[in-house]
Amino acid sequence: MTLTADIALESRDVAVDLVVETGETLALLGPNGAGKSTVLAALAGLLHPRGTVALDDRVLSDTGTRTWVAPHDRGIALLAQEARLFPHLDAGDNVAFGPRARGQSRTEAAATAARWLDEVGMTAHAHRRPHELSGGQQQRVAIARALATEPRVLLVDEPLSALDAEAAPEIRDLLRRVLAERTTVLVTHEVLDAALLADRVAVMDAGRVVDTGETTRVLSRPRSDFGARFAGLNLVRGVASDGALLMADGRLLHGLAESPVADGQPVAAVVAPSAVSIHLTHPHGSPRNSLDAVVTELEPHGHLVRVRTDLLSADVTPAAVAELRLHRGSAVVLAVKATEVHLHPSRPLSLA
Ligand SMILES: Nc1ncnc2c1ncn2[C@@H]1O[C@H](COP(=O)(O)OP(=O)(O)OP(=O)(O)O)[C@@H](O)[C@H]1O
Repeated sequence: MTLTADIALESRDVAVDLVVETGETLALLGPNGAGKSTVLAALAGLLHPRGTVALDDRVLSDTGTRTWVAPHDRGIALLAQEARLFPHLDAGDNVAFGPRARGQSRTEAAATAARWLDEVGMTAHAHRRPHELSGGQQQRVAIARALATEPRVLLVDEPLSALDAEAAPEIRDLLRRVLAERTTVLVTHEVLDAALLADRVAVMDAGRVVDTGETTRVLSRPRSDFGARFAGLNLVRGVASDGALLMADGRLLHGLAESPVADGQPVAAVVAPSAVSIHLTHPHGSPRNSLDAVVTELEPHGHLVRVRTDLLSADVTPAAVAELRLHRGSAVVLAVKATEVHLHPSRPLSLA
């Protein structure tokens, strides 16, 4: 299902034009008040925007033709920050609720719920009520509940923000699996969520999309001020190989895996530019990654210079830039400790 929206809400000064292709995850990033949640609410039919929203050729809302499909008939599920489970129902009945409401028999709905609880690793807790579950467990049930209705589009609003630091990586990993083939719009403040979960990113600021494109491009070469402040991270994609990341061109980046990744699985490495140093020759006898690269851009970054290369960006002092005589096209060696390289399971490369 391809989701298209060309909508405006004058009262909130929000106007966007978005396309989310079938099976793709689009992350909406931006500061507080940028309009991200407003866009989700408009897509879900909780607000009445001017303009059109359509799923393939099915028009969900169009102020021109006065078309309006009610939220529950849109085939769109909204997963909120808080799990918002029905407090009086156990996990299984929470998940079975949607399928029941869509006409499945009690037995069918129970089977659907069991399948989804298994998918999110909650089978053992099927008979617990929400207050007997941790925040992360509640969020798992909420994911199962949203997916059990077989939505054509999933809208996800800051899914990890209410979770503690320990639960967040597990839920991020679960989301990565369940979003893999789904048409999804994901609202997040977290660069890591965008890096690991989204195929494309739209950066919003003051109610408008100010940059949009493939995730790696937006995060590594942001075209908006907010994107530049927000990103500030290097993102490298590849596949796992013996605990390292193997890039398409054969270069290896050693790092620390946040969770075990099997060889051949897609991984993304996240590296802060402050952790990368620049040399003219390969340093000897150091336990660092050292990688050949070519300087593509030099730009001021606070008191430092952000040196962009064809691989990673590095923040170095102006004195170092002068000493190394760096310029566009310089051949350099990037050094970064493996402990500064964080490897995460990621989206398949074909979607990257
Ligand atoms: N219920 C509301 N009624 C009227 N205006 C609202 C309402 N909620 C948000 N707004 C306004 O709409 C604009 C967009 O807000 P929105 O909540 O969509 O931003 P956001 O990007 O989701 O921010 P956050 O990251 O803080 O959730 C802001 O100017 C905000 O003040």
